[in-house]
Amino acid sequence: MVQMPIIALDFPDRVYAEQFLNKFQGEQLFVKVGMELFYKEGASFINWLKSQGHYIFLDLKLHDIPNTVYSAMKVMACLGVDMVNVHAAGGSKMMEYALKGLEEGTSEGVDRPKLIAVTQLTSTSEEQMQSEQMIDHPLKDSVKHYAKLAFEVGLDGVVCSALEAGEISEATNKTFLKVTPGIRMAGDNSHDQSRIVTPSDARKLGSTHIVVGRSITQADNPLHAYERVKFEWGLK
Ligand SMILES: O=C(O)c1cc(=O)[nH]c(=O)n1[C@@H]1O[C@H](COP(=O)(O)O)[C@@H](O)[C@H]1O
Repeated sequence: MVQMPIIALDFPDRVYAEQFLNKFQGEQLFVKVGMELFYKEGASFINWLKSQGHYIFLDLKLHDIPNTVYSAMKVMACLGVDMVNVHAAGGSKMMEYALKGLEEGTSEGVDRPKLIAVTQLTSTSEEQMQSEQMIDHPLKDSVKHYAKLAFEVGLDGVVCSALEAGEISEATNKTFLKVTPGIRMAGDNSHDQSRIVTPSDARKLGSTHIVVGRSITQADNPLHAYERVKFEWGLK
């Protein structure tokens, strides 16, 4: 799986998204399409991104009963994206069904999209998790627990903060994907994120992929910001 930074295309519609992508002069990117853009533009935008040669993480964070997630994943597999996700809090049976749906929906000869599970959102702090989710453990333990569940079910990896990547590697293995949002350059605004890490620290801590949104999409010069993130992440 390519290791370029994943750019979160958090835009209201394809006009904004295409204006943004035009700044990259045809460079092949790894982009993330989330709920906002997908609910607005649907599969046709995914097809267009594919026709432009971009790698795609379709971030819809499924979380429902196992059968519903199974059926949704079967349909999502037809989109031919590279990565999709669920919430680990849906449970191991839901994750198992998600994987089954994805496998059954993927055409022969085509690579199945990677399936990863969100552990604890990077916007969640330990205090919030303990008081609101009533989890009486350190946040790291909750993240590690969800990662182990996802690993045992056969998922390809998790979404977590880079702060937890090392412990997840120890509890699973090095190739298990640690896709880490909450990435900020030193001194940048953290916005609604709680567990933030710089691109270079994410590399040192063991992230396999970083997800970067506003630090690039809202920069005065997005191309320059992307180059800086890539450089810090260790890619030219
Ligand atoms: O699944 C995700 O992509 C995700 C999980 C998570 O725990 N935290 C998180 O921020 N994200 C996504 O990653 C992106 C981060 O955006 P920025 O905070 O602008 O860099 C957003 O599109 C979020 O939806």
